[in-house]
Amino acid sequence: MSANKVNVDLQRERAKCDFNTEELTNFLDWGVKYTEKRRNLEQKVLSVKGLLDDTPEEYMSHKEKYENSIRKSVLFYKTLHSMEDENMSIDEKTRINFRNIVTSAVFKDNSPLMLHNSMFIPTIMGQGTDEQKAYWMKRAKNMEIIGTYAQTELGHGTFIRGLETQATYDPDTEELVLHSPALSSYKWWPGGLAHTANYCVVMARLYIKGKSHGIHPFMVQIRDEETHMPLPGIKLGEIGAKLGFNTVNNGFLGFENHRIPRDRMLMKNAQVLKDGTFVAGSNSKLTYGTMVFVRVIIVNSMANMLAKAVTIAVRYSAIRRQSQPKPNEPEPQILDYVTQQHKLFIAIASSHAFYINAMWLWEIYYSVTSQLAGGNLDNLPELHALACCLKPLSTIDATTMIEKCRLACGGHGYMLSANLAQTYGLATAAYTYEGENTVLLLQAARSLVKAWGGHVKGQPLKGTMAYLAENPTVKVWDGSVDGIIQSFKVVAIRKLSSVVKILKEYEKSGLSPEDAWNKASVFLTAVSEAHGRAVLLSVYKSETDKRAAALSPPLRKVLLQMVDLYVTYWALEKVGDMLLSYVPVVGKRASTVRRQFALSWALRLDSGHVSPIAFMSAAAERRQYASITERDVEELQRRYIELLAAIRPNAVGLVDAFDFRDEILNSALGAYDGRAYERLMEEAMKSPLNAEPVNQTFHKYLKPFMRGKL
Ligand SMILES: CCCCCCCCCCCCCCCCCCCCCC(=O)SCCNC(=O)CCNC(=O)[C@H](O)C(C)(C)COP(=O)(O)OP(=O)(O)OC[C@H]1O[C@@H](n2cnc3c(N)ncnc32)[C@H](O)[C@@H]1OP(=O)(O)O
Ligand SMILES: Cc1cc2nc3c(=O)[nH]c(=O)nc-3n(C[C@H](O)[C@H](O)[C@H](O)COP(=O)(O)OP(=O)(O)OC[C@H]3O[C@@H](n4cnc5c(N)ncnc54)[C@H](O)[C@@H]3O)c2cc1C
Repeated sequence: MSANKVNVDLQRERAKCDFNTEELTNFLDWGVKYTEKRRNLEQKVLSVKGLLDDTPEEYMSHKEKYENSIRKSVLFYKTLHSMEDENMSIDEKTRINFRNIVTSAVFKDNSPLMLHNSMFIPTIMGQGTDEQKAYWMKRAKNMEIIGTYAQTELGHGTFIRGLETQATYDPDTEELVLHSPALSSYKWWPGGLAHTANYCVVMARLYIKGKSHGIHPFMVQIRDEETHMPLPGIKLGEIGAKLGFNTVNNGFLGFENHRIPRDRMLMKNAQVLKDGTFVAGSNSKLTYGTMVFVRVIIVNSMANMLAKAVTIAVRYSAIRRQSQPKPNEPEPQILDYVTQQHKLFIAIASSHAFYINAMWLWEIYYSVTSQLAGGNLDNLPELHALACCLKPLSTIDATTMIEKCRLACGGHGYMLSANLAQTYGLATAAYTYEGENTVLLLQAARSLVKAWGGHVKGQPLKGTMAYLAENPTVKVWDGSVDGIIQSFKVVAIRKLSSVVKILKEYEKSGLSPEDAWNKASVFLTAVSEAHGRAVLLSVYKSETDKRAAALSPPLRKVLLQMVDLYVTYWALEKVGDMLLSYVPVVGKRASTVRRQFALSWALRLDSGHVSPIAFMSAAAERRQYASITERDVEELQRRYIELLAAIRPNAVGLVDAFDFRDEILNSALGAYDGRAYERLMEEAMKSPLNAEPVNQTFHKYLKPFMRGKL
């Protein structure tokens, strides 16, 4: 893009950015090498002819959209396969994949093959025996077969143990008979199931000799490999139009006594022997492994979606001018309104927080799955609990903030050509899929309550739950970043101990444990949220500190400002909770601590971090209580506003550093050149209604109606 074609406001913004955006891109990509690899991949994919739509998808019919997305999927995956490097380690693959969203340039509403890669292949890997893996992986990776993950049914999504699809073992023929006993047992939702996949992993209840042995995965062929017709005993179809995911070809599936060979049960964890003997796995929850994997990668996916939305909204806010607060002066860029900065800068910080947490969580996932391979299940509960906190929090925050980005673009944000509505549609789907958020928070609460019970009995708490054993009664509010993170931990401890007390009270009053749990469930989800927030905040801070040491001082400063903004924002959002985190500390001690902190803040502020004004007042204070006060809140508010001001000159640089090509942003408002009005008009002209000056309905309906002849 030649500089003279770039909107002048954006040029100015880029000129005043005081850090090296390329260095930040490398930081987000986890190294220069990965930036290069990602860009090469994008370049290769995006130069394939026919991958990008000439006609916007929204003007196509439902059927055309599907057919177009299949056409593109074939081109897309062919290109990706041609680039695959078998020698690459999983670590390298992850780092590239975590920031590779070239898919979204090609599929605005996702691909019908997405489940093949994100769940079908991972399930074969995680649930198949070595022999099964050798056979099925080869076919799946070469795309000789296309698969999906069929778990959810019309009647049950959340409650996996309630799934009704039956897989009954017939020892005479050594076959499994798949059957859907009721409409509610029809599989409903799996991506690509309707017309795309010819195989799928079906999660079904295993029966042997009339006895149920729980839910297990079965590899089932659903369509003929030649004709693609559904096989006998299989009913297939599409579930219809949705808020988003309209090119994913989500389907339904019913079985009428459909037979498959015994070895189609994926038997890494549990087995059915030829004679019908059932061999249970070491932990029935290992069957849920693919879901844990996807919950982990969703955190990263939310970072990408949010980064995309905020890139669009910040660039647009830099070129959009509106209102005239000062007479005789030009209308300001809307990015100069502090309310606008409040809407947007937290989204930048949250993307950073999610990228960093996602990579951290992935490393835990990877280490736990390696332990599982060696038969060590010790850390599985903690991984499950973490995924059950971070998947919901990242999807809740991303969804809320993407919608804020849309609103921050005013009327134009409502246009599909802005690509904010579709991004919201994709993000909000993740609120529900892979475990509905409330349900997952309650799962995490179950682990937290259990851990607390163990702690009370003197058992040590491990890993990310270790802090729960800390004694919260000695903390003093100091307003520092570390202090606030500590407060979030204390809040989690307080909420957890309180809910355990409440549960006991409910049970004492005669409620069953289940009813007590339900009655306390609003507080239980709050406990998980508090724990999840403590994890998000502390991992973001500690990992940034760790990695920032190797960065240039200007970038380090910016990254720490973002951490500071994130922590301050959440302290203010949760200011009521902050009251929970501190206990009275009388007299001298409280004020001495305060003074020390005020001094350290003043020193820090001298380096230009934030305005010193906010903290000097604290030094002079004499108070009897160390709990957060009105004054502390005012200080936080001032600091927050100072941070917005400090970040403002770098705002465009910060979003440029996400390094999304225009094809990936796919937005009239967010393109690099900032020519939003020209692009809005170009997009408007693509409306089929603009192809003719007068639409036939004028003569057919309007005119007779207006002349009173209808
Ligand atoms: C090279 C690598 C590169 C990688 C990088 C690649 C990057 C690429 C990036 C690309 C971006 C793409 C983004 C993704 C797109 C994906 C699209 C997906 C589309 C959507 C697909 C779907 O949507 S697919 C269906 C998902 N459907 C659910 O998600 C059901 C939720 N429902 C449950 O999950 C269970 O129903 C629920 C509630 C737990 C209760 O299960 P339940 O009733 O059986 O169990 P209970 O509650 O009784 O709990 C009994 C005990 O089990 C423990 N436990 C429970 N679960 C456990 C577990 N998983 N692990 C361990 N332990 C577990 C628990 O902690 C208890 O432990 P304890 O007894 O000690 O307390
Ligand atoms: C876009 C999209 C793609 C999907 N793709 C797939 C796929 O490829 N394969 C597949 O198998 N599935 C897929 N699903 C299904 C998805 O996994 C389920 O919809 C999800 O797990 C939620 O289950 P549910 O629909 O049964 O919700 P429900 O459990 O019925 O939730 C309804 C409400 O009840 C509440 N609730 C339910 N149980 C409890 C409880 N125990 N305690 C408190 N509250 C409760 C929930 O919080 C929610 O508010 C997809 C879904 C979507 C939206």
